[in-house]
Amino acid sequence: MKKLLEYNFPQDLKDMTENELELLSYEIRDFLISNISKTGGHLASNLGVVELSIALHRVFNTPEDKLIWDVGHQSYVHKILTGRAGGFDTLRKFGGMSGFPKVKESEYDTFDTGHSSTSISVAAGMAAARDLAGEDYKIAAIIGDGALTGGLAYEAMNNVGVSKTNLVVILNDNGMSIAPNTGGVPKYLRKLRGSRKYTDFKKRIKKNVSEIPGIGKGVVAGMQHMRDSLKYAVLDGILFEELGFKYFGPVDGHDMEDLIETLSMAKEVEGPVFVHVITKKGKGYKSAEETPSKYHGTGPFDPTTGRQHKNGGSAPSYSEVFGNKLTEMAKTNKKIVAIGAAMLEGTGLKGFKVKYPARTFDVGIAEGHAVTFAAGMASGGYRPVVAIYSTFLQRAYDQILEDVCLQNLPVVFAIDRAGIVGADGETHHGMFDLSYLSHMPNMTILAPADRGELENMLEYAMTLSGPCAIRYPRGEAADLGYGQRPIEGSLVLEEGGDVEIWAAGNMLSAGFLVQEALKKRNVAAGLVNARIVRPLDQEAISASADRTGLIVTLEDNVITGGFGEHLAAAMMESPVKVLNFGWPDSFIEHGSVEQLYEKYGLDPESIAERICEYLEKQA
Ligand SMILES: Cc1ncc(C[n+]2csc(CCOP(=O)(O)OP(=O)(O)O)c2C)c(N)n1
Ligand SMILES: CC(=O)[C@@H](O)[C@H](O)COP(=O)(O)O
Ligand SMILES: [Mg+2]
Repeated sequence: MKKLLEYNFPQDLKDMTENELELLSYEIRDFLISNISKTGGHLASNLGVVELSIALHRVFNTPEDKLIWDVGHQSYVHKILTGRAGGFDTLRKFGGMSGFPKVKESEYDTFDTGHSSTSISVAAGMAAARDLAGEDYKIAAIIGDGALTGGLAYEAMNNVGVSKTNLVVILNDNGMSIAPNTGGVPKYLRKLRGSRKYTDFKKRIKKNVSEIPGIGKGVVAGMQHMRDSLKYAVLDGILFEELGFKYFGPVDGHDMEDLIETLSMAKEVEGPVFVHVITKKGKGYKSAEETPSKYHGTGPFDPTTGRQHKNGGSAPSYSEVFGNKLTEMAKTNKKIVAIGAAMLEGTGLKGFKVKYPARTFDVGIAEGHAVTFAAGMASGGYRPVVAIYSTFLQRAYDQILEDVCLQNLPVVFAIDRAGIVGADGETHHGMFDLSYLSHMPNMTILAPADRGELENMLEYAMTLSGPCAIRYPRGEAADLGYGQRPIEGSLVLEEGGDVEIWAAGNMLSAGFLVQEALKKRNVAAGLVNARIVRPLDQEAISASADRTGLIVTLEDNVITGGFGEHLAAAMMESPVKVLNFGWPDSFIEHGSVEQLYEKYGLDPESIAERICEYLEKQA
């Protein structure tokens, strides 16, 4: 058997026997475990789609035929099968291979993904483009059962189901989102999974046609006819059929023969097809099979024991600080409820759910719904706290504006992963929230500089009668000792003579270092913890301007529309100069947070340098 790097994928898949494909699946699993144990990455989802990815590349003629991976965290096997096995030692590293599909990385990656539930819409659009151009290549969207809890998928099916377009939707149903899937659709899928009758029936047909070599169109048509005439005897009113798709399944996603046969059939059917594939998340690696959530996204681990290496020190993460504080507050404030969108663990709400299951609402991958649901609960007299990653909250822009802010409802937004997140890269950096929230009337925006401040801000948010967003970064919470003070405007830590640095949230830690570096260069630099990003603390900003004539802003957000730009606009009529430091107006690639700060000149030394250059020019 050849080594993975020696194959000419995907072409070599076409001639391999089923036995060889089977062996290949073992080799791929070994490769994934060995590599991801070193680099970290999305292990469990990829282990689950090994056979499915092989079968897809065997049956479809990529890159002419198009595969669209929903979310894209499960595209590692696809990467291996499209000539990128050699890139795995750089997976998710600065300058290395992305953990998601990237058009610029390979002609086999047809669309950049990272946010959930987009694949059917993308596939529908591609199919419309293909049809209009009079072409006839195949298009398949591969969507997980978690991603299928997202509303966009239904908007797409509603649209596609009535069309006659040729399009294959493949549901990779492993019963899991990051955590076990919740809601009515997953419950319905469980019911379909439970019905083995169809599969058994299909096995019988297969036996009858087993003498016929290959899967010719006539056979497909015959099988389709049998499928059509018997489907309702198997299950009444299959949702996807009612929406206008031809439903095939459930199919065992680890049975190569079954998969290849079903996909070959589905590919030839006229009109939209829905193939329901059952897989096991973490398949083939005991630890990941037993605890798939733990290996959904993992850091480096010991492949023999499965033990994950400890990442960082012993300080709690911001998510943990948030979750613990909210749980504590909920004890006395019975109106507090927690709302999450399939990310209870990531946002630190797991403990809250254990303590207050009836007051915890996990709505699935449905950020827009989560926000309007919160608006409804606030209208009903509750104090909803919606915890969502900054990048995913982008989905709910209109709901925040129209359903929450317009009515000035007291919804608290706990915005996790705000700022640069590192290895997940451009689809996941939370660098836009200050910009998309700052222009919303009635919204208060808070940015804690450390763990104590996050706790105080949560208390403070509950005293407000309108919406409030608290944004904090991924990872360990700093402990700067600023949590002891009540939240009343900004906090001047030291007045400056030449310049005052206004730092928002986590950038305060960098602010200290910039201040120190400036002082070493004989620049009298002051430092202010901005704390409340919106509304701006006008009085304190004016005082700062009067003292120095130069204000420097630091934020872990894109400069455009962010804290600094708003501050500069507010001081437009004053002679003060304002220098803004934040992310440039572009998408930021993946890499460690430190590497990215350095590359974009946001490390303390570079910032100090640029301030000195500016002061020299003014002198
Ligand atoms: C809009 C959006 N919200 C949340 C996420 C975070 N997220 C990434 S993968 C995932 C679970 C997806 O489950 P599923 O589609 O079933 O794939 P599986 O991991 O089970 O293979 C979630 C919630 C996301 N990527 N996009
Ligand atoms: C694929 C995806 O969107 C999530 O799995 C994400 O990678 C989680 O990120 P955290 O590790 O920051 O929770
Ligand atoms: Mg799933």
